[in-house]
Amino acid sequence: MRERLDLLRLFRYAGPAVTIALTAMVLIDAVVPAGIAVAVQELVAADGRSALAPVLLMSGVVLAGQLALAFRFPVGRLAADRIDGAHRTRIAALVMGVPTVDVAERQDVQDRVKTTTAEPRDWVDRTSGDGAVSQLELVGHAVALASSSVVLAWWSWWLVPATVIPAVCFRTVHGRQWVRHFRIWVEGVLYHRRWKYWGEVATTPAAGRELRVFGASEWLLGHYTRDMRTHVDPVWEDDRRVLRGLWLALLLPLAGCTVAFTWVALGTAAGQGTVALEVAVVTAAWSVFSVAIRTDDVISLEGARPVRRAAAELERINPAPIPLRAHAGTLALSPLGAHAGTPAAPPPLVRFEDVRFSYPGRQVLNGVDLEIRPGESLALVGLNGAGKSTLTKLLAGLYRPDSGRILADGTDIADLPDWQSRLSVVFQDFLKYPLSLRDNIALGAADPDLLTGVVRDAGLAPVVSRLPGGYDTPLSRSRTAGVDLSGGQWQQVALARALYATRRGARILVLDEPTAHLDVRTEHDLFQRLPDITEGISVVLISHRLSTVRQADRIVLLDGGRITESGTHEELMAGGGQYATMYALQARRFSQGYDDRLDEGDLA
Ligand SMILES: Nc1ncnc2c1ncn2[C@@H]1O[C@H](COP(=O)(O)OP(=O)(O)OP(=O)(O)O)[C@@H](O)[C@H]1O
Repeated sequence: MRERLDLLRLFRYAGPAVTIALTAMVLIDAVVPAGIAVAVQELVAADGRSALAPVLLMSGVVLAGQLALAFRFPVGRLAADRIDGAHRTRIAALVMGVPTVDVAERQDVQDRVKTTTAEPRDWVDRTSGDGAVSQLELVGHAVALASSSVVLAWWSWWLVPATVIPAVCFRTVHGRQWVRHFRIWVEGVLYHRRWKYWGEVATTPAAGRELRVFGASEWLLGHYTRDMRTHVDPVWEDDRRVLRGLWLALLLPLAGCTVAFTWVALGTAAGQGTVALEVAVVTAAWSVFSVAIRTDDVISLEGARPVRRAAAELERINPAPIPLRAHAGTLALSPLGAHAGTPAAPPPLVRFEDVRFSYPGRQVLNGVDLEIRPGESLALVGLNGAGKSTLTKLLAGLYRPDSGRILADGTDIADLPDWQSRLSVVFQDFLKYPLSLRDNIALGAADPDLLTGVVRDAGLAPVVSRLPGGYDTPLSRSRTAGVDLSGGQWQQVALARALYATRRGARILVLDEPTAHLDVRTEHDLFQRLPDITEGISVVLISHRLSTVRQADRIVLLDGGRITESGTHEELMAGGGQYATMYALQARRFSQGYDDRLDEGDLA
């Protein structure tokens, strides 16, 4: 019952007008059979006198029924689409609303997101919207039974149980047959997907070349038929069982109707009621029968069940999703969305205190103590896999430490709800949105002055001047008039995006290998400009190219999960530790024309 109410509650996303219109159509459709019974009775009772009123009544009922039928599908589709749109937005808000990424990375969470937001692929798949509309139709069926029962009761109250109980029993039995059939189909869905796959391979030209050259057609057809039979044999067997069972089950409502019709016919002959009433009762009994055999909603409700269950489980992962408000019958972000600018404040003093962190089965940070001082540029260096990116993800609040604390001006960043808006990051694997350049940088409403400034600072101005649509050019070949950028140009876009966030209030800028795709000249120019374009904010720079980090105010080396060296370039070189060894080795390799990145083996 809770699941059914949950489905009806989804109509809050369909908007009041659509919900009222659909409910009205479902109810009109439900009472039409009873209306026809009454109109037929009036017509027969007119018996040669003026039949204008009964004819008008009959016409009205039939017309209303036909109109409801004609509009029910498109309005039902509109309601289902709105509910699905809002449902998917809510799921995105639930997952996005978790400040750390470890939850979204979980396989079970990903599986549930897929289940609950997928488009239907097979006849067994339904969406939340389909389920909600079917549940409303089920309510309509109950109203149809109730209104026809009223007409039956005009003859005698016991006609109601005599016809309705067998009809409801039939519906229950037949509905269960469908659910069983549905489950048998779903159990074999893996084989269904496989034989679909083999079918596609058999008919695509590219695969066809290989299949012919390797003489593998029979091998493929063997797989195709074996997987198909594995799936469909039990389904077909159950089809036969459903058909056999259907005949037996149909006996129930047929028996009910036969008893009722005979009783009414005998009663009328004996003068218990009029012929007009007899016709009305027979019509109402027919309506009960026709409601009983409509079991398509059972499949819709069964198909929507996994979708709703996955959604309910996702609701539990995040009690505080991004706030959404109802908008034009669906959901939208609350005003300004998640990336509203924050007033500029001085950069905080950040302290890592004995921070430890592991991924499942792998300890990465093992007691990190580190300070990021307000306004300083701090370079974080270390070998591949040392944990540099992980450290910055902890700084960004994307993971929480297993133990230890990260403090900003003395407060644990876990207790600062706006912490992420105070940070800006160029991730190593930054995203390339298939959107306009403007959207790629501003990720929302763009301030033109800020945009021009960060494009200049990121060295992107020459690229923009060559783009056919300027800032509005879509950065994807798959979009109309879209272009793609080189790896280096994309990296400049990512840098511009991060700089844009700093101009809107972020006070710590994390640059994780921000120049890995840039040519040496562009990289050199960028690092020359870096102190100016990041003035007044703290910068954490990760780079394997040690020549680029030597200008940093301070350099720290991460090794074995701890900070093992800290100081200026000159201090670390004078100390003769691992940094000095790495620097010397890189300088030598660079002078010999090699790639100057170092792997663990280079220091062995
Ligand atoms: N999401 C993850 N799940 C499991 N292990 C991970 C994950 N991300 C990183 N790791 C592992 O954690 C270790 C540290 O990775 P991290 O990316 O922080 O190192 P890094 O110092 O930034 O390396 P690089 O210099 O190559 O970018 C690596 O062994 C990596 O394989």
